[in-house]
Parts: sequence; C-alpha cells; structure tokens
Amino acid sequence: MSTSWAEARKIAGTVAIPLPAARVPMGQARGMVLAESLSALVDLPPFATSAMDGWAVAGPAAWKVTGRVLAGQEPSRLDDGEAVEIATGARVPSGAEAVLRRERGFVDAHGWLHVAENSEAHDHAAPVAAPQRSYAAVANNATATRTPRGTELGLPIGTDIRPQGQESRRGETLLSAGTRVTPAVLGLAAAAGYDDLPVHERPRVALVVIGDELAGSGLPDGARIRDALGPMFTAWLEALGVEVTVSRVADDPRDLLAVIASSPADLVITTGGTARGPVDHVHRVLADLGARLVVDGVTVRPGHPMLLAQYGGSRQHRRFVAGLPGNPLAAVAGFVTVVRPLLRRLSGLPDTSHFLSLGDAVGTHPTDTRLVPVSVTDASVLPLRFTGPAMLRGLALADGLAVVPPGGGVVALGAGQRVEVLTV
Ligand SMILES: Nc1nc2c(c(=O)[nH]1)N[C@H]1C(S)=C(S)[C@@H](COP(=O)(O)OP(=O)(O)OC[C@H]3O[C@@H](n4cnc5c(N)ncnc54)[C@H](O)[C@@H]3O)O[C@H]1N2
Ligand code: MOO
Repeated sequence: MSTSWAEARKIAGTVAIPLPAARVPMGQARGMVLAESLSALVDLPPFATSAMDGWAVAGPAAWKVTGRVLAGQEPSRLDDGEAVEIATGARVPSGAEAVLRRERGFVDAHGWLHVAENSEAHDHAAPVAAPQRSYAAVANNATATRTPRGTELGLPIGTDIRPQGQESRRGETLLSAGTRVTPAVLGLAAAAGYDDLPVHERPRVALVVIGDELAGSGLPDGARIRDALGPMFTAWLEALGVEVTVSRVADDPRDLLAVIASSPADLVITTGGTARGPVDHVHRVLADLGARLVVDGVTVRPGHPMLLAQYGGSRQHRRFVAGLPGNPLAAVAGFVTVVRPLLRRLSGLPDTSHFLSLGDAVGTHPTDTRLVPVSVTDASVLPLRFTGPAMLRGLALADGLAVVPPGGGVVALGAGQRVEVLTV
C-alpha cells in the first residue's frame, strides 16, 4: 500500500529514537550532533586582552614605557603614568585603562609615550563594541565606573581592550542540543575549554548495491553498466556524518539475506531490486528476515517503489532497511525521502525545511508528489533538463529537489509559487 510523500517522510523522521550519547574527543566529533547543550567552561575571553598592537596605558598621558607584554605572557601591574608595549591578544595588565594603537602614538627619546598629533585617534577611538561592563570594573575588579580621564585625548577607558567575558560568561549556553558539530563549532568549543564533546553516536550505515549488471570500474561494455549509486551515496552519506561500509551483491536472495542479517549497521540501504521483476528480491528477503515494512511504496515521481522496514530487537536496538529503487534519480528520491530523515533522527538532528519561490512554471502530477531537480538563483527556483528517472545529468547541476505536491485538477504550479526545496 503506497504512502503519500509527506507521510513517508514523516514516518522516516519519527520511527527511530536518537542513538545514545557519548563523550567523543574533539578530533573525532566533526559531523556528529550535540546531545546536550554546550556551555562555556570559562569566560570568553578568559581575561581582558588587547585588541590591537600598541601600548597599554594607565592614567592620563604622557606615559613612561616600562616594558613589553606579548600574547601568552602574564603581565605585572601598571601604575598611573605607566605604559607597556602590548601585542594583539596579550593579557592586559591590571591597572591599565586603555590600549593606544601603535599608529596613534610615539615614544620620545626619553622613553615617554605620547598620543600622536593628527593621529585621528579621536575619530576612530571608539570604545569596544557593546561592552557589558565598564573596563574599569573588569580589569581593576572595581564596582564603580571611574571617570574616563583619557577622554580629552580621544582615548576613553576601555579603548581597544576586549573585556573578560565580552563574548560569553562562564556557564552561558553557547549552543543547544541538536546542533551539528561543524568546523566552526569545533573552534568555538576549543576556545570555550572543551577537549571532548557530548554527542550522539554516529549512525552506522551499510550500503548494499544490488545488481548483476553493475561494474565497479572501467567502461560499460556488453550489457553491463557502471555502478553509479555506490560512489554517489558513499560520498553523500559521509557528508551527512555517518560511518559507511559498501558492498556489492549479485541478484541472489540468499546473498542479500546473508549480508543484511550479518550487518551490525543501524541502517542497511539497498539499491535496486525493489520492483516486481524476476530478480527483484528485496521484498522477499525482508519477509524472510521477519522485518516490518513501515513504508512500502510512495506516491512520488520518481521513486515510487522505495520502502523502509524495521527489524530485530527492542526500540533501543532497532535496525532499519531502506530499499531504494535502482533507477538512479529514483534512488535519490528515496534517499531524501526516507534515508536522510531517518539518519537525521538517529543522529539527533531536528528536521528542517526551506521554501523558495518558483522562477518558472512546473507541471504537477495529478495524484503523486513530484521531486524535480532545480537550480536556485537569487532565491528563485528553475527546473532543469535531463531529469528522467534513470538520469543523473540534471541532478549533477542541481542545487536541490523541488517538492511539487499532487496537482489534483491543477496541471502546473505557476512562477512565484512557494515550494519546499530539499538540498542535494
Ligand atoms: N512492471 C513494473 N516494472 C517496473 C516498475 C513497476 O512498478 N512495475 N517500476 C519501475 C520503476 S518506477 C523503477 S524506479 C524501477 C525500480 O526497479 P528496481 O528497484 O527493482 O531496480 P532494478 O530493476 O534493479 O534496476 C532498475 C534500473 O536501475 C539500474 N540500476 C540499478 N542499480 C544501479 C546502480 N547502482 N547504478 C546505476 N544504475 C543502476 C538498473 O540497471 C536498471 O536499469 O523499476 C521499474 N520497473
Ligand atoms: O521510481 Mo521510478 O520511475 O519512478 O524511477
């Protein structure tokens, strides 16, 4: 019994529960998903730092230059009338009230630092963006805001100092559970003091490419063609952050049964063999496995023979088989409809959807949803050529698949209509 496209996607996104959480070293966490919210383990920055190369100064000008602080060094206290040369990112000495940028000051022959005339300091010397506390309170541990004695020199207190905790206070939530660990997330987590991250286990996927006619390399010859789905889905699955193994099996139900039954994967994806041809064994093998079909055919073009089954174990140890049709674009339709929502759920990622306006009319199917390869330009969506079920040429140029709901009596969606666009 066929399921509607929207229902099939919903089933795939809710049939599983997220995989258990574990703490994983940062170097292995990329692409995984946070199982808990991430809070800062320290203030960010952890101490007041200089935003510029120049001099940290205390009190009104001129200042006697007493030394130098580089990034990574612990400075000693500055008294009024003193300055130290300071590097960007270096810890600001306690007692310092502002940083004078190198291009705005000069040191005279006697070692006194002055604000350079015509330095335009007044024009540019804005206090740090949106300071949460006065610099005086942060750097000097004082509670009251002090008179900005430097103002007449165009150097208000706090100038070019990044106060402690400006970006985040210790304990503040930086990212919520369900966030994918991207390179930027790794950078932020490292800055915030993490060595490992609480993430959901990475789903394990076994990709099983079925078909006697498929060759793994070289030119197609005789009646054999190249396997297009193995390379495509391996790369795609890796990009989704899952662990993938690939095998190719012949059109033999015993081989297929053995591969699925012995796989430790959370999800086995088969390609081909879903239809009713003489060697289409997927249904029979699933029956032999005692699997329960939760999706068995979807009213979608292409991809209607796709299926999703679950078998074995408790809810915690449930395994899944997604049967994708063999026609390559139909297989992709199955991938975005049942595989990706299921893997997002297992990984702990929430489902998302993006809607864009059609730049051109797209024909509807009276009863089935259409998934149409489209390019996206200036946030509008244009259908592409070479998008038959057995073709990948259009898809390779596509930015997404537009979801065109069943038309009923309406033969086309007009330009300007909003459609969901699935990324590919
Ligand atoms: N009598 C019917 N015949 C078919 C129906 C139907 O409803 N009744 N549905 C058609 C549709 S729609 C599709 S899609 C396909 C689905 O077929 P299968 O899932 O059984 O896949 P196969 O028969 O194994 O292969 C179909 C087609 O795809 C090529 N293929 C398979 N795997 C790959 C691969 N890894 N790389 C490249 N190409 C692949 C295969 O050579 C066939 O040409 O069934 C229709 N028939
Ligand atoms: O799933 Mo088939 O034509 O709809 O490719």
